Amino acid sequence: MKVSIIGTGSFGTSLSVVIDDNNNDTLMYGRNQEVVDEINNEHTNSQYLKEVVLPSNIRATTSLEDALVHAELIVLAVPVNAMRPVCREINRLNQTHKKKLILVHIAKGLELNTNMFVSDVIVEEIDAAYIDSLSVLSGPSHAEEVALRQPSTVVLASKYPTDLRKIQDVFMNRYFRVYTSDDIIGVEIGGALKNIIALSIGLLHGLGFGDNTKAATITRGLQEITRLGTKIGADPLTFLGLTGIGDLIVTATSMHSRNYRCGIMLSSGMSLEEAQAEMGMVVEGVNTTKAAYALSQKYNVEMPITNVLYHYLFHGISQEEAFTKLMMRDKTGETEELREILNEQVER
Ligand SMILES: NC(=O)c1ccc[n+]([C@@H]2O[C@H](COP(=O)([O-])OP(=O)(O)OC[C@H]3O[C@@H](n4cnc5c(N)ncnc54)[C@H](O)[C@@H]3O)[C@@H](O)[C@H]2O)c1
Ligand SMILES: O=P(O)(O)OC[C@H](O)CO
Repeated sequence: MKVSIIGTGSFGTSLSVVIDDNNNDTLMYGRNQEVVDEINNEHTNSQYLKEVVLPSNIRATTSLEDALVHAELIVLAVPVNAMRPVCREINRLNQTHKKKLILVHIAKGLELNTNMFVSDVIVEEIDAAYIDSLSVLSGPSHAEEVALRQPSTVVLASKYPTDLRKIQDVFMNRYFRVYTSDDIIGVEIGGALKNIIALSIGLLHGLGFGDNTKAATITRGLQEITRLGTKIGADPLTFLGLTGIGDLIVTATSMHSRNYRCGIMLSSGMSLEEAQAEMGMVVEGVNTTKAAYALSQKYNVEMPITNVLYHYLFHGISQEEAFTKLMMRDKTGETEELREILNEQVER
């Protein structure tokens, strides 16, 4: 297949290796001329993936129109905050070309201010008449390891009933196993909200807290992600899978994770702005904490960790207040709140 990857950052570049290994004709679009030239001439992308040599037939361009014209399938590999402007521009260019688009996005977060899922942002920006299919690819998959062909497993979930098998073949191979799902809400919520928990655990790690506290945060974090997701209409089983607990483990326990590392930087006294600037790559957990906090209020779902991180990051509550809020909140059964939400779903 002819595939265009929109975005020459960490994950877009790592997926170019997978897609090229599967004998697809791979073109990357990036807005930075130096990065594009480096991919074309040196077959590296040293700003985002050090030590990785890319297959020499992967090409890159700074022309979004060339990428659109080339594509039978488009992989949208930009951060959440860039998804709307990029899709708007694709849609504008497509008024001339009138292509029916097969779209796969890989962004993990919620849009700031609108609190929307990425797939909904895409649908708002690209004319429905031009969308043939729209899927999300998500799961435990650090770009650094995918690019080195380390065995990884992900999930491809589609918004519309579509021929997922055809898209699966573009990505799947002996080191990149792709499962399918029709629960796009669950897959997007899991991918977005695990960043909040990873950021929290980075903070805890940096502040010197131990394994008990981290295990509690992962487990109770999954519980609150599942509560919000189920309330919004996700299948609760999705959170037991790769895009739920799987991605939570990989992000909340790894120095590859920008969210985890951002938490560590904050614990050393850096401001949010300083930590994000130092990272030089996207830290989706910051905006997603704001958006998820707003959703928890809207849907009246208890999300204590998200709530505390939100107040810690944006309203300067102290560590002591944070722990009091978490440890001394109203007494409840371990799964009581989730059960109530599940019962509501059954009654509907
Ligand atoms: N890095 C990973 O391991 C990984 C894995 C799975 C999913 N993701 C998700 O993928 C998304 C992208 O992450 P990443 O790691 O590739 O980010 P990154 O920071 O490494 O790269 C982002 C890229 O997007 C480009 N970009 C930003 N705004 C743009 C715009 N308006 N137009 C064109 N290009 C633009 C940047 O120039 C850069 O090349 C995030 O939502 C992230 O959560 C990342
Ligand atoms: O580096 P992070 O924290 O954005 O996480 C990367 C991926 O989402 C892991 O699956």
